[in-house]
Amino acid sequence: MTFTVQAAVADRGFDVSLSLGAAETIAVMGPNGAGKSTLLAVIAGLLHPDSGMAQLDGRTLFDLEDGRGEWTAPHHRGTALLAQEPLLFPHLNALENVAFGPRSAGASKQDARKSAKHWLAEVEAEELQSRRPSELSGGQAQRVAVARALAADPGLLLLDEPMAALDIHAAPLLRRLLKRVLARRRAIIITHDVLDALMLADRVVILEDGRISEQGPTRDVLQRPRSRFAAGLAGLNFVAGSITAHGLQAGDLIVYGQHDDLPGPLPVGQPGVAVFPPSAVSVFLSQAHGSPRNSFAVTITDLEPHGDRIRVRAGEGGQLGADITPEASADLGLSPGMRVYFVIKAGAVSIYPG
Ligand SMILES: Nc1ncnc2c1ncn2[C@@H]1O[C@H](COP(=O)(O)OP(=O)(O)OP(=O)(O)O)[C@@H](O)[C@H]1O
Repeated sequence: MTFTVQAAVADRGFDVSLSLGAAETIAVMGPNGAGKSTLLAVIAGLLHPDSGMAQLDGRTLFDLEDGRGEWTAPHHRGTALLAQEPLLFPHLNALENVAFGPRSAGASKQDARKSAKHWLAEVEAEELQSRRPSELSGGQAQRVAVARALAADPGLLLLDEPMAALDIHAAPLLRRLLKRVLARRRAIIITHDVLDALMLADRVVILEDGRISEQGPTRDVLQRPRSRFAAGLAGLNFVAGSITAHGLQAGDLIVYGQHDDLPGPLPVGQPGVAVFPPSAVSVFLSQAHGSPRNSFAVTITDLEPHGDRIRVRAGEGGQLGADITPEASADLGLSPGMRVYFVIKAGAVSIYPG
């Protein structure tokens, strides 16, 4: 009982292969334009890829290999798509909206209503059954939309940022609800929120430029990110380069760090990454001496509040960050455009193959 997809869409630079176990939920994350919605559209049958193949529990969703042109219509795929907006039928009440799927699939009116009541109860929305969508809050409508998606008994649930359109009070409730309903289901959830990945998914898949750049259990990816995007999610500084005997070389930059939790020596000359938290970076106005430390000359791009600290951003695109106290920032007289030194103890830098 698996789901597999391999699909390429040339004009979007999209080429992804993915598979999911029987009750597995994955979170798909990535920058804007990375191809997350494209992935869901291909699986749901809303977009025809140029090549590839997908199967869900033995059913072929599409097979475009070797001149075959098999294509299953969206409503026969056994997938259900939950979008950012609930997209309920405005002229039907909540119960009728949820009953619509089972009814279209051939259930009797009575059975479809019974099923709809069950799924409304499952999302704690029984009392909303007679309301029309215009009489529901955003969070309530999204709960009804979840019930509607579940009532179709999909083999694969596709969720496209389901919390994105909700206010900050409604989102936690829906997140808790999804945690319960996704526990025994197969689902793909697109999200920009690392909390969703941690709470709802068994695995996170990072998409960048139409390709999977890394994937794994969410905790592992956050602890040892191998892509700049995942490092950003984990709030870590990230330098990519090649491994040397003592650290990592990235252009002119040499980063010294720790790799003692890895078995055996690091593969010298191979691609690697250096990762360190902004809280481990100190800022100096002149070159610091003392070993073993990293000292990088950088230009400040931005200063911004970050909790009770100031996040000093520097380097190209502001990709390096240092968290220092407001007092230290004031004492140093920091401002954008200034040339300073970011200093990091080698013990705070993790280096591993990338
Ligand atoms: N309807 C479309 N026609 C042509 N190209 C498109 C269309 N929709 C998206 N694209 C392109 O396909 C690529 C992937 O876009 P997609 O919407 O899948 O990304 P995304 O990861 O969902 O982004 P976001 O987080 O902004 O929603 C982008 O280069 C985008 O410009």
